[in-house]
Amino acid sequence: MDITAKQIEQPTSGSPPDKCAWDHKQCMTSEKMKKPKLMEGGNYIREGRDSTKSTWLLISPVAPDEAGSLARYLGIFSSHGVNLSHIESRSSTRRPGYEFMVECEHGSGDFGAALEELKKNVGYLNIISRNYKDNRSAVPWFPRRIRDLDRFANQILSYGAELDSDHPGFTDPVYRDRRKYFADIAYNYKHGEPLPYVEYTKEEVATWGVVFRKLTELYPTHACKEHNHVFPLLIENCGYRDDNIPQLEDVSNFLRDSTGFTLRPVAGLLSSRDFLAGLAFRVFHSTQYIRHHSRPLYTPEPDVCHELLGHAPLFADPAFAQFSQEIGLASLGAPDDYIEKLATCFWFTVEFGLCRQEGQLKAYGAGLLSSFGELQYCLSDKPELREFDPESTGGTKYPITEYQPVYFVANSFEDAQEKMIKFAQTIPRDFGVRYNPYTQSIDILDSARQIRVLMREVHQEMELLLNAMDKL
Ligand SMILES: C[C@H](O)[C@H](O)[C@H]1CNc2nc(N)[nH]c(=O)c2N1
Ligand SMILES: N[C@@H](Cc1ccccc1)C(=O)O
Ligand SMILES: [Fe+2]
Repeated sequence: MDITAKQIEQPTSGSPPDKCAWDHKQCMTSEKMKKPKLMEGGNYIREGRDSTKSTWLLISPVAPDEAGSLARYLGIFSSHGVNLSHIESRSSTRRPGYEFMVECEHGSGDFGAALEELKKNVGYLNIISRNYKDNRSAVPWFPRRIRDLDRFANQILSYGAELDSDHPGFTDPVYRDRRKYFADIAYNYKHGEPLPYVEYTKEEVATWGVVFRKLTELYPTHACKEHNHVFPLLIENCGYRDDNIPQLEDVSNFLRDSTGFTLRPVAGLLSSRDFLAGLAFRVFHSTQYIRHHSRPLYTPEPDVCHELLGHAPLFADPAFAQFSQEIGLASLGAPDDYIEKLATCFWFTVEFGLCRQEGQLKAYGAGLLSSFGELQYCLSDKPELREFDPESTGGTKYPITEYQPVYFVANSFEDAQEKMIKFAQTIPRDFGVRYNPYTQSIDILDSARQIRVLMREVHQEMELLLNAMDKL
């Protein structure tokens, strides 16, 4: 009998809204939280507060044909006063028979006792919960299905409907109102819906126009070749023009056709853990509001210019899309210190990376490709340049609301990707994960049966390749 008990839990579960729900190392005072400036290790955003207040249990019975096993498990929860908010049965991929997923309401009844009793009665148990900080055998919570992203898309820190006091739009009531409108769109969005179409105001389009014209002047000389390759396609297909802010829906559809990436609206900065988890599903969380018109050439938070001009082009590149998804998959269930390193590496590559191409320095980081000011600055002689290396890069501190004092240079785009993927493979986790595009869900691989099925699939793909090869 193989009983696996892993705990994947949300850190913030059950804590009252005003109580600091960070673990100690990351704990910021409310004062610091208002001004997330220089952060350690890159985790400048708190994890979702009430994204999943509950704990998920994956359960298989001991014997495949055991009748009434679900009813028996439910009896155990009820006898210990544990409330269940969701019950699901599926055919198991691990063993013949069924598998159940139940979601327990946090703080109800004697969960520990229910668990102990359950363990004695099951063939397989995986506890997906957020209490991993109190439990050393615990695995941090992660979304298993694409619609689980609905649970944390709105868990944003610091900015959002509320703006920071040193934000350029802080004292502008019209801008604040508008931000509230965009935050509401993101809060109400559910997976599968079309991305809401937005009528941008004249002033917003004008801001976009300034950003667009300035940046497109620099791209030919400053941007990496992958960005320059995709950009004309966005002009042709998605309405990228100086007098039009492209709609997320159009860009999302274009990306879906190119690499399977899609966009989801988000009200502001997500926690690193949540943001990275989205990438595992090839989902990119995108803001939809635009920066304040008073500072078009640099803004302290991501906005639609950053997402659409900086990020979107590269997500249309198949190799980059794959790379991004790998980072996302590596992050699922990873311990906090690894999430920090991964997020910091992400920061110095995807967000602010420089690379060498044909002997010249080019920008490929989205935060550079969306800021005229920083795009010029990063290739000037002012900043310090270091060689990109995940181990050392991953431990470097950085400011998020001003130009970067240090950039990391990758020998090539591919080199950065390879190094990152190697680093990602060092992250400890006692199961494999794989994204299943048919079910749009993460398979937790921890049984011989699943591996056998996968091997058969790979085998079939080989046949297909050989067959195609014969026809060449
Ligand atoms: C993973 C890493 O922390 C990264 O900088 C993330 C953080 N959260 C984010 N959240 C949003 N909405 N957009 C982003 O680009 C990012 N970047
Ligand atoms: N500074 C970027 C936006 C950004 C902020 C924070 C993180 C990443 C990007 C810009 O002006 O476009
Ligand atoms: Fe970004």
